[in-house]
Amino acid sequence: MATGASGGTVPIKLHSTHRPKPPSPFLGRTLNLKPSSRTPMATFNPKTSAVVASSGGEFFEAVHNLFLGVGVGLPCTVMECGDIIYRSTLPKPSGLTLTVPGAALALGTLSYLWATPGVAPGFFDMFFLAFVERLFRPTFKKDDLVLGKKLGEGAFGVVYRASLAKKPSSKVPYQKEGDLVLKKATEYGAVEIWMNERVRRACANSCADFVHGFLENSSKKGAEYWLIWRYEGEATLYDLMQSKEFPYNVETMMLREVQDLPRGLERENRIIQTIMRQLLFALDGLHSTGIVHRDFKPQNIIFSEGSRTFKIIDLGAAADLRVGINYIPKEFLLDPRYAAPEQYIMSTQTPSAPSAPVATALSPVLWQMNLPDRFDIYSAGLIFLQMAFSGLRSDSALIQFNRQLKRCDFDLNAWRKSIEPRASSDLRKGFELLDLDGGIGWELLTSMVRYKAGQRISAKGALAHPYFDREGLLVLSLMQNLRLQLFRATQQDYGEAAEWVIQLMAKSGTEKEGGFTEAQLQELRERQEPKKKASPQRNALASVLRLQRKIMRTLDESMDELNRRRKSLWWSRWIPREE
Ligand SMILES: Nc1ncnc2c1ncn2[C@@H]1O[C@H](COP(=O)(O)OP(=O)(O)OP(=O)(O)O)[C@@H](O)[C@H]1O
Repeated sequence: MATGASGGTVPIKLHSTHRPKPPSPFLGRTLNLKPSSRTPMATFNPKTSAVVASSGGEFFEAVHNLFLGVGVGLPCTVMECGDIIYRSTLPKPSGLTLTVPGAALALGTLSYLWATPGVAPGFFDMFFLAFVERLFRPTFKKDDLVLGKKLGEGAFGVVYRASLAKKPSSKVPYQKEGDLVLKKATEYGAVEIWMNERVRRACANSCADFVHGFLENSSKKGAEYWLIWRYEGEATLYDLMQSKEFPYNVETMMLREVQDLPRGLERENRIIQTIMRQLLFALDGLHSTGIVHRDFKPQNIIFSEGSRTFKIIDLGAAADLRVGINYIPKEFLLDPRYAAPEQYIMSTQTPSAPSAPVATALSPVLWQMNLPDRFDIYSAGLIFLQMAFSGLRSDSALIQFNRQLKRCDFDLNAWRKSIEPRASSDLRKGFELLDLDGGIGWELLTSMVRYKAGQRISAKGALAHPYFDREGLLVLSLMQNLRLQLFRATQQDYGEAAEWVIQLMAKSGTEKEGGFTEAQLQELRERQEPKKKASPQRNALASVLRLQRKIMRTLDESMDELNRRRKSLWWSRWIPREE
């Protein structure tokens, strides 16, 4: 280093770093490591200030070259590092440079990975949380359990109340008799174990408290899946709704005492509102983690006596859209009384998820394209309807209602128009209840029960609906009113909106004035509403498309068949087996 004119230190350049190193003696010729006796060891040349190789020097050079040849040595011996002093004069790299496109890309990737159903949290959950949870949770075997009363029997399993066989130990919870519920399930038990474990990690409060699940092989009937939950309580929402006391019986259970208040629509509305909020909260938990229940009905909603809230049970028909488990688009497992008109949670054109990594990577796109969660929202809407209209609580009445609604093209307003003039007192009472506070209850109901899944409100959206703001107020505040207007605007049918814009433009004048001519408007209308008249080309195109769709469907179905068995295997390694 030397001091420059300005007084600062200036690096001294000793020799060029760009000097090419001599080629390795290993490249192209054999190395003779023997030193020559005739050549002196080394001579010093003052002009070049370099050590000139002599015969001894040749030996060292040969050894040096050997190291170079095999790439062994200090970094700067074997690499073209240049001179340390010279390098110090080079501008230092400033590390990562943040550019606008780079930041946008990073942000986009992060939002994609975290968008519902959550690719990134999914990986963390599957490969870390699931593993850690297994280490710390108590596990049970067949012999640990004593079966009690049968609670239910479905197509896919039998449910019993159960207790622990051994004397209670301080380490194990669920010590009281009948503290547990056991389901002996068939093949769908594997799916149910998967879903319950996922739910326990992601949104434990949404569903009944799951304890453990395993594959039990010793049964004479063949392999059975055993699923254990904490016993939540004896009443489902269905049981409670069948009572004449509904919804007051729920109020008593929630508040643990009978309320000495005058009965009436206001009070009933407040209780139903509380139940709906709990149901939507539970659904939102499931949907946010990428699970669609697909069998959401009062029979599958249990009142938890411990937490005094409603919880979801029976995840046997649920689909985990994060990784595509139990998602077979064309499979039909659903209860027709509560199923949405589309009956499938995904478009039938969507092939079944190919493999876990691909399904995971595509899940946010598929979720946004199909909005599968809205399937459960439709069912939740029907439950809301049954709670409001006592006359629709029985199975036969619900089936009849479904027929009427289908005849009205699933338009609740049209159904109301057709039914209201000749409505029974039960039905009239239901309309009155939903019409309280400017009809916000009716508004929420109609935004849940709609034909098109995309037009139905999400669970989160419904929870933010002004219906849940009332807290007993008869008049909405200014802010609540504004939110209601905003909600109404976002819930508009966009077909109507387009028509409205066209009408507005028609009134705004001629082409010269910046408006549209009648001919242009007609063209716009036709674009909105495709021509129905058939032409030979149109017919030919339609036939080609039909054929293409048929081929795709056949291919899809065969692929589904092939994939089903293979797919059902990969994740079942997560299900514990009884040792
Ligand atoms: N955690 C729980 N706590 C209390 N009772 C429960 C619990 N889980 C299930 N039950 C009771 O067991 C019954 C059957 O449960 P579940 O619906 O899961 O079984 P299933 O075999 O799928 O029946 P189905 O096919 O009829 O729906 C429920 O109706 C409920 O009464």
